[in-house]
Amino acid sequence: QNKYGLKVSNKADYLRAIKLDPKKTLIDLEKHIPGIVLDIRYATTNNFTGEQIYNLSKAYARKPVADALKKVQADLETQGLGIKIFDAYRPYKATVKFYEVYKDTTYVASPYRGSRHNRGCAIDMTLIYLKTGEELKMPTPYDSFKKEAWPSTPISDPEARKNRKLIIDAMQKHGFKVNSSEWWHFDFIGYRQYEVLDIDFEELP
Ligand SMILES: C[C@@H](N)C(=O)N[C@H](C)C(=O)O
Ligand SMILES: [Zn+2]
Repeated sequence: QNKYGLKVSNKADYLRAIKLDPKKTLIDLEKHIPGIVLDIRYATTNNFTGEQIYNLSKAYARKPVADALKKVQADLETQGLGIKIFDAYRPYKATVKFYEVYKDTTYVASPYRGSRHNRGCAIDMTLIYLKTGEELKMPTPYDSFKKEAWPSTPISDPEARKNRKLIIDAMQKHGFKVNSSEWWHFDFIGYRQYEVLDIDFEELP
């Protein structure tokens, strides 16, 4: 257990776990879902911390999560739409950093429990038009920690309201649940079976 009283798996623990249960493998989403677009904000300074948190711009998720997201992408493609990922698997140390910078657990996971991102089971994302790569209009920008970002907040703009419903419905169909404070954050149902990990992207294939 770490200083927050949480059991966090390192790379050796992870390798043992995936040998016993290969579905726990973290999958590179760019390789698994051709055409998916990455804008990994925490690999840049364009994020709420103002600091670059990751050394690499990568998106990983556990195998069943990656498979489900692939189905979402296939559905969206029929409507001329695609997925842009802002963040996926997140090493636990990043969650600790986020909490130190912004201590409101409405918007940032508590290090006492860890984030579903740390389990490789959460995706931060938006939708894009395949033709132009442009983002669909949503109620707020990414990581806008305000009530307008809550999926339950009434939105007067009909386009943003429609697009918010579109992303939530598309994800829900394949086993994801939207976070109650963030329209862009989706948890994979069944995340509890997956351990909290603290493995840097550099250590993953
Ligand atoms: C920090 C934000 N992008 C996010 O992912 N928040 C949730 C609650 C989390 O930290 O798990
Ligand atoms: Zn998130």
